[in-house]
Amino acid sequence: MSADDLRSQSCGGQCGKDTPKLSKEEVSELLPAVPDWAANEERTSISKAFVAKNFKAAIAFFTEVMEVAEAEGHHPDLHLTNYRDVTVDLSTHAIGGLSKYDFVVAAKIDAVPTEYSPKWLREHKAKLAAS
Ligand SMILES: C[C@H](O)[C@H](O)[C@H]1CNC2=NC(N)=NC(=O)C2=N1
Repeated sequence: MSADDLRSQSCGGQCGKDTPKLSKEEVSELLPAVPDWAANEERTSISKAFVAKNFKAAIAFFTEVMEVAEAEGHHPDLHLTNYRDVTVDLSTHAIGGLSKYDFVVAAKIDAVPTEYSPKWLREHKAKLAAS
């Protein structure tokens, strides 16, 4: 499954208690499709953390994620600390674990413009290392 395969799918706000829960093995198979996302030990959620360029970029990112989440009817937990440290957590609340739709939404969040992406973080770290 590629990120584009995931992005071609949609939850359509249909997540409920009948939504299939992914096994640990299925989670491990899907993770490579969403680079920079990591599963917790129990494989009940996936998270991605990065440093936004500044506070405004972090809030702008949240607004973009809001649009994705509303379109999908599937909502992540969003954390903003230290003015630009962003963490996004995804799980399917209805089943207390991960479903395919968490990966669909993660792939769609990854398509949000790059100023807010880990690419910026990597460049930022490289600059700090070089200085
Ligand atoms: C009816 C509605 O679509 C559901 O309550 C949705 C809303 N957003 C949701 N978001 C997440 N992450 N998990 C859910 O189970 C969920 N359920």
